[in-house]
Amino acid sequence: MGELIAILGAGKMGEALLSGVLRAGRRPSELVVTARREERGALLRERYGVEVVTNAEAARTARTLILAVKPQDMGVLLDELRPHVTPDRLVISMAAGITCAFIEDRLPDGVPVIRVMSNTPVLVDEAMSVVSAGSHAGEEHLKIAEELLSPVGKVLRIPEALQDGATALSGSGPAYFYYLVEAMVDAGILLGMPRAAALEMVIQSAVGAAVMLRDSGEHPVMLREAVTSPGGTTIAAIRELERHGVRAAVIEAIEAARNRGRELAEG
Ligand SMILES: NC(=O)C1=CN([C@@H]2O[C@H](COP(=O)(O)OP(=O)(O)OC[C@H]3O[C@@H](n4cnc5c(N)ncnc54)[C@H](OP(=O)(O)O)[C@@H]3O)[C@@H](O)[C@H]2O)C=CC1
Ligand SMILES: O=C(O)[C@@H]1CCC=N1
Repeated sequence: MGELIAILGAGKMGEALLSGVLRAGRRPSELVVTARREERGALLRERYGVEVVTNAEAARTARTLILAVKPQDMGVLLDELRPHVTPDRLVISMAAGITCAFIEDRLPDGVPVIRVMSNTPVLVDEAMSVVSAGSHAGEEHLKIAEELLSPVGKVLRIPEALQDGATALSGSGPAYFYYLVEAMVDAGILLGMPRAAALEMVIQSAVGAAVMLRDSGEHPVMLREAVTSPGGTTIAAIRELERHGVRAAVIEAIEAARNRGRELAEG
C-alpha cells in the first residue's frame, strides 16, 4: 500500500492542496486524485502529472484519504468508500460542517478520522488550517495531517466543538477581506479615482496592514490607534463605521456562518 495519498473530489480546495503538497517536495507518483467529471480528471493529470483513479481504487490503494468534496456530496462519497476502507488508513476531511462522527458512522468501525478546516491561501502557502481528531484518531494521525498541511501555511489543533466557529472565522475569512477590499475600491470610485489606481492603493494598504499585523507583535487596537490622529481623517471614518454598526454586523455575520456550518451535515 505504501504511503500513497489520495485526494478525493479534487476541486478548488483539493487542487490547491495538491499543488501545495507537490510544491513541498512530494512526487506526483506519491499522490492520486479522483474527480466526478472526466474532463476535470484529465485537466489534473495534465497539470500535475498525477494519476486519476476511481474513489474505490483510491480507497483500496492509498494510506491517507483526503476528502475534498462539498458537504452535500459527502454521504454519497462515503457510501462508495465504505466497502474498501480499513482501520489501517487515515481519512482526512476538509468539508465544512461535516463532523468526524458523521464520517465514522458511515465507515467501518475503527477508521481514524481527522477533520480539517483550511482556506484558499493554501494556493500561496499562507493557509490557516485547523485540525481536530475523531474518536479513533490519535497523536500519530494528527501528526500526519499537520505534516501535510504545514508546508502550505499555519496549522493549529483545536477541539472539534470549535470547528464550525473556525470555518466561519478562518475558512471563510479570506472572503470577508476581499469583500472589504471591493467596498473600499467602490469608495475610491466615488471619490473619482481611476479603478486600477484605487485597486492598487487598497491592495497595498491591505498587504501592508497584514504584514504589520503578523510581524509587529502589536495588538490590532494599537496599530489602528497609531493611524488615528486626534481631530484627523481616520476618526471621521471610524465614526461612520460605528454609526452603521459595522462591528456588530461582522460579529453577527460570522455567527451566521458558524450556524450555517452546523446545518450542513444535515444536508
Ligand atoms: N472554497 C473554500 O474556500 C473552502 C472550502 N472548504 C471545503 O472544501 C470542500 C470543497 O470545496 P471546494 O473545493 O470549494 O468545492 P469544489 O466544488 O470546487 O470541489 C469539490 C469537487 O468534488 C467533486 N466531486 C463531488 N462528488 C464527487 C465524487 N463522488 N467523487 C469524486 N469527485 C466528486 C466535484 O465535482 P464537480 O466538479 O463535478 O462538481 C468538485 O470538483 C467543501 O467541503 C468545502 O466545505 C474548506 C475551506 C475553504
Ligand atoms: O463557503 C463555504 O461553505 C466554504 C467553507 C469555508 C469556506 N468556504
